[in-house]
Amino acid sequence: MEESEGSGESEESRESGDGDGNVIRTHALTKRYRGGQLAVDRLDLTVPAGSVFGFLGPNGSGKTTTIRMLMGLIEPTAGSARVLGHPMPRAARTVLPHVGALIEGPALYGFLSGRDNLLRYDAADPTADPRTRRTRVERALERVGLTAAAGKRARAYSLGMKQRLGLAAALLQPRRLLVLDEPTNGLDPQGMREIRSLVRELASDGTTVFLSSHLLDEIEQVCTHAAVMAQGRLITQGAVADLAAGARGRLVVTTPDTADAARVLKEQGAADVTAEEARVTAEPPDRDLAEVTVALVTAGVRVRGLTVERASLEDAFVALTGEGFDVAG
Ligand SMILES: Nc1ncnc2c1ncn2[C@@H]1O[C@H](COP(=O)(O)OP(=O)(O)OP(=O)(O)O)[C@@H](O)[C@H]1O
Repeated sequence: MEESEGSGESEESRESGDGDGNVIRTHALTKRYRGGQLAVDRLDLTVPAGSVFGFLGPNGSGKTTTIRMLMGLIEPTAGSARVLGHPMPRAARTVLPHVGALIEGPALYGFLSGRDNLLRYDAADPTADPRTRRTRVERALERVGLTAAAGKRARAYSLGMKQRLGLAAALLQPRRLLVLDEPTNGLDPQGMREIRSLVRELASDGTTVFLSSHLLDEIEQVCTHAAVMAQGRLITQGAVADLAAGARGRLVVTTPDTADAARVLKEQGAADVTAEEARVTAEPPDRDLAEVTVALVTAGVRVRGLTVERASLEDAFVALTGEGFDVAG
C-alpha cells in the first residue's frame, strides 16, 4: 500500500502492525471517568492485520471510550494501547496519518456540496499535495458512490449519503486502518447495506477495518473477527466463525408429521426437542445424522428437509454470558 507523505517517519512506523501481525493491541486498558464511572475495565484487545474487526456490545458497554483512547483523543487511566505498532496517545502524530476514522458522525458543512466538503477536508491536511487534490477528491467520491450527487449541498444528503461522505473523507489518503464507530447507526436498511458492502470492499483491498456496532447480525455479516464487550469488560474475542462454533447449532427437521418426528428424535438421543408448525428442532444427538434420517423415514415420518442450522454469534453470546443480547437504550 502507498504511504502518506509524512516526513521524519521511522522505518518502524512503516510496518503494517506491531511486528506480530496485529494492528491494534491493548493491555489492561482502563478508563475511569472523573465522575467515577469505570467505562473500560482492563481490556486486552488484539486486532489482526487485514481483519474486519467487529467491536460488539450493548450501548454503554465502553466501545466509544475504547475507540477514543485508541485514537489518542483521551488518556487511559491505566494500561496501554498500541496502534500500528506505536504507543497511543504518545505516538498519535506518527500513527494518525495512517488511520481513517469516522467517529460520532462526520463533521460537514451543510451549505457546501459533497465535493466542496471533501476539498476542504483535503486542504486541511498539511501532507496533502494541492496539485493532486481534485483527483484525490474525485477518486474518493467514486469509491463511495457519490459522484452523481457530488454537486448537491451536503444538507440535502440522506443520513446514509452523509455517512458515505464521511467515509470518503477518511479515504482521501491511503489508510492502513479504518476505525468506524457505529457506521450504520440511524441508517435505513438500504443505507446499512450500502455501508456494509463498502466496508467489505475496503477490506478486500487489504485495509484493516475496526468497526463498532451494537448489532449482532451486522457483525456476523461483515466481520471476520470480533470482540464482545459488556459493562466495560471483554467477554470474548476471536474469529467470528470460531466464536459461533463455540455454541452448538440446532437440528431442524421439516415435516408435516411433527409429533412422530419429535418422538423419533427423542429415541435417537436428541435433547431439547421442540415441535413447531411443520418443523421440529432439537439439539443434535451425538450420532451420524444419516442414521437419524433413516430412523425418521423408517418410522414413516415424511421428511422434507433435515439440516443443522449454524450457530449464530448470538447463540455464542447467550452461551457465554447466560443472558440475551439486549440492546435496548
Ligand atoms: N465523558 C464521560 N464522562 C463520564 N462518563 C462517561 C463519559 N463518556 C461515557 N461515559 C460512561 O461510560 C460508559 C461507557 O460509555 P461508552 O460511550 O464508551 O459506551 P458505548 O459502548 O460506546 O455505548 P454507546 O454506543 O451508547 O456510545 C457509560 O456508562 C457512559 O455513561
